[in-house]
Amino acid sequence: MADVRTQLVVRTRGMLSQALGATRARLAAARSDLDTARDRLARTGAAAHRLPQRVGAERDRRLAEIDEQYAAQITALARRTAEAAGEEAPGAASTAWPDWKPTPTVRGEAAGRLRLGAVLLPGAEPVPALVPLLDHGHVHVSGADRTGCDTVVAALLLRALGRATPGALRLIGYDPEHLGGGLAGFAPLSTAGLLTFVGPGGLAHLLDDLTDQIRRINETVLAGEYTSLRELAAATGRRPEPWRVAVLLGGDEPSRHERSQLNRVIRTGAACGVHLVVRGIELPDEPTVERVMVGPKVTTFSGATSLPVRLDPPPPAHLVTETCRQVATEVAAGPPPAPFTDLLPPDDKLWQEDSSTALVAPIGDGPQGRPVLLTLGDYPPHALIGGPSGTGKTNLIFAWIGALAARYSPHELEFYLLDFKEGVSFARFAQGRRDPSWLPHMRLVGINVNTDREFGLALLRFLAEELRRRADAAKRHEVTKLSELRAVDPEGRWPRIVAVVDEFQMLLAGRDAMAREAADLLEDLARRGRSQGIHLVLASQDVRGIEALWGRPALVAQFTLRIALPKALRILAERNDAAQSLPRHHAVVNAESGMVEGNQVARIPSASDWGTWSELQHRLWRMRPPDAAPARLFDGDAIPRLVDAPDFAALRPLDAAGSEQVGATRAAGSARGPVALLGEIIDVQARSAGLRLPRAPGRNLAVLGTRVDEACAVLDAAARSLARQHRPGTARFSIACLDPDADSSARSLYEALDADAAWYDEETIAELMAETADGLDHAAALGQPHYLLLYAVDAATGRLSARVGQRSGLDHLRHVLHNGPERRTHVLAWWRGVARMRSDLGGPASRTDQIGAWVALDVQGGELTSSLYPGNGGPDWYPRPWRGLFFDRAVHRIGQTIIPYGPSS
Ligand SMILES: Nc1ncnc2c1ncn2[C@@H]1O[C@H](COP(=O)(O)OP(=O)(O)OP(=O)(O)O)[C@@H](O)[C@H]1O
Repeated sequence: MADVRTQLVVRTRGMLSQALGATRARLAAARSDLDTARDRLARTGAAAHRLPQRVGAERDRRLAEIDEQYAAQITALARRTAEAAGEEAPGAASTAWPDWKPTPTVRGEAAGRLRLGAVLLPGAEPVPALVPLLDHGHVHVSGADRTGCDTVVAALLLRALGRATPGALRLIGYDPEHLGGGLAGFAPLSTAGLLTFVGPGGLAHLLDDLTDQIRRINETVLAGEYTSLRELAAATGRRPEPWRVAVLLGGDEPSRHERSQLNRVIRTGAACGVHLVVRGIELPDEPTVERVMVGPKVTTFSGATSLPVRLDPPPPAHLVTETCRQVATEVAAGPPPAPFTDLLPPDDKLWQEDSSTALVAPIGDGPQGRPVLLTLGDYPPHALIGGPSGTGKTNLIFAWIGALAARYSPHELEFYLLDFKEGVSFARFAQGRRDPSWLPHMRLVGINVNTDREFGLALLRFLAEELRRRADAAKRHEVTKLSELRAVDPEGRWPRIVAVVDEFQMLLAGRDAMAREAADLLEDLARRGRSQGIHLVLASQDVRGIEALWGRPALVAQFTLRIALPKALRILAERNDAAQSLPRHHAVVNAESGMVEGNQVARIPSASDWGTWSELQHRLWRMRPPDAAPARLFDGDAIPRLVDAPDFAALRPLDAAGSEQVGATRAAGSARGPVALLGEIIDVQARSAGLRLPRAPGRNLAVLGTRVDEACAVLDAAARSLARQHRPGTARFSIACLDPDADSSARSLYEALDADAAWYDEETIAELMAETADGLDHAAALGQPHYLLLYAVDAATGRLSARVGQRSGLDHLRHVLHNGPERRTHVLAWWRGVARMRSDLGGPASRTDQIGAWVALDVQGGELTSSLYPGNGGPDWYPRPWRGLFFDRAVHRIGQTIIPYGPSS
């Protein structure tokens, strides 16, 4: 049992010992686990202790990174915004005041926004704070800080002014509380009408006016074609209407009417350039209203209320007044001229137009920037240009001629130009000494025509002849007008002719035969020229010119194209006063005989200054056809020279029978015999007046008057031209000079004629007369022509009265005058008065048949009566310097005005 027990105990003990061992092992393992766990705990604890520091550092790094990025982004954003602001508000719209100057918009450029200050962004450069005004909307300024508000208004207005070309911005001030004091700095603008003030109580009127302007601009300027002036300006490059900025500074609460007008302007004004800058009057919340709230420290804009704005300092007072003064001065000086090149076609289109049906060319641009065209054709056929002196008629003529000459070749168009007033500007169309170019279309230029109405008449006669030629050609081809003639005769040369006469009233001055003929010719040309391509352009600076025409309604009616320069009177129809309010360098063009409906206003480019014109002329001159000849230049102030006269150059020695076939035959009919050239005829061609000296009674010349130089010039030209028709030794020239003042001229002739000439004076003249008279009876006299050139012959009357034998010297003179011409002996004598001549011829009542021709200098027409001139009362002749009246009873019906040739050497 004990064994059992023992065994049991042993087993139990064993079991216990095993259990103990196991337990110990487990304990040890547990302890080891515990240590491991403790160890991990300790490590975990240590790690856990280190983690927050790392996370914090990481967070700080990330935050710093974000800050950096944010700052960089803000800086970049601010920079980009500033750049964009620079573009949005260029030049005067944003430049700081110390460097500020006006920078007006150019050709259709947008006015942009206007800077008032800077937006303050923490950590970044300030960004310009801009408000839109011109072409955008309206600005409402509020806040208790009156100085700040004044700064905003002044800055806005000055910047807006600086973005507008002078005159393109008008201010209307309504300042009932301070009576304009709020806009005092801008006062100089009022001198040019660019700033007007409306008194207290005038708000309704002001707003009514603005709404009227808006309606007018919508109806007539935008006319459904554009939605805003801004759009029109961008499309055309022109701004036909100024910006109108009404500055409303406080006042009573607006009435209902005022309120509704205000609302209308706010809604519709910006498209028409009508804007409001308002303080002290509430405005409705409209998208077009930008609000500027000026606070004591910061200012905010309605566009970005959360961003504070620091206002710029106010513009310096002197900058405001000086700018306004300058703008006013420029406006008073008038708009800048438009470039002449605007009127010209592109280079590859020069001379490309066809004039068959009409001549069409621009003369300037209209209010919308479109060209205003002038047409000359069947309708309208002729033009009247009017404007007081200095308003630009000459310039307009240059511009028109330039625009036409650039489009039509000389084959299509010819000009004839006559300027009755003094001045040489048209001379440049002809070849000059300084400038060899000429306008290839120009056929005739008459300058300084002044009192030489004969030249105007000659032009009209020439045109009448051309009209006849064209009408005949049309008849031959069985057509009626130029366009048809050109179609059936394509090879013919039928250019349209434009004849321009400046100060044309001079042509019609006086009530004499010349004025009557001029008016008749004008009327005929005006009536029939229309269909034959002959167009008249008449210009006049004063009403008298027009009134000269007014007496002839049929004539005036043909001039359906009217061009009125500023302040022109009576060019347009009676009730059409559009020219009275024209700005400088503008013209009313009206193709409806001046009726209001036909008015078109054009801005005329500057075309008359030498540089501008000569560039075009040189270009066209280089393009001229190879056979082009320069225009004939008639200068009323110039003295022609015999050696330059084509008729003189054409003279040749005569054959034995005394006939020759030279151009001068044209000048004096077809009679045979030598011709004495006396001077230049006032005519379209530079022809000479010639006196034929055939063997026929009366073929003598008397030069009458006291002017020594002119008398000498006539005798000199006569003798030199006669000498050219005789070979040396075949004609005699006896020169007797009895006036010491004529001596040098007579001697120079004597020397030029060399061996053919003999010299006589007071002592020897009686001898000359006696010898010549006696010689007439000898057969030898028949063979050789003998010309007696007697200078101041009346000075020898005393000597010649003395009898030598049967006869006195005067008897001999009369005998020579009577019988000489048939024996080739001609007297060309200068008497210093008609009475003196008559006395030498035999007394006051003596006949003058032996004086077949005369040149009157300073002798009144009334003295040239009885047998000297047909009819009663003598010719219409009023003496004038360096002009003579030539009458040859063998060929003339009326006297012919001549210009003596100047000294030959
Ligand atoms: N459209 C223009 N643009 C710029 N300048 C102009 C223009 N028209 C005229 N002028 C200038 O004005 C001045 C007077 O012009 P212009 O000689 O053409 O006048 P006018 O009417 O012919 O005068 P007058 O009859 O006294 O000769 C000139 O100096 C001319 O250059």
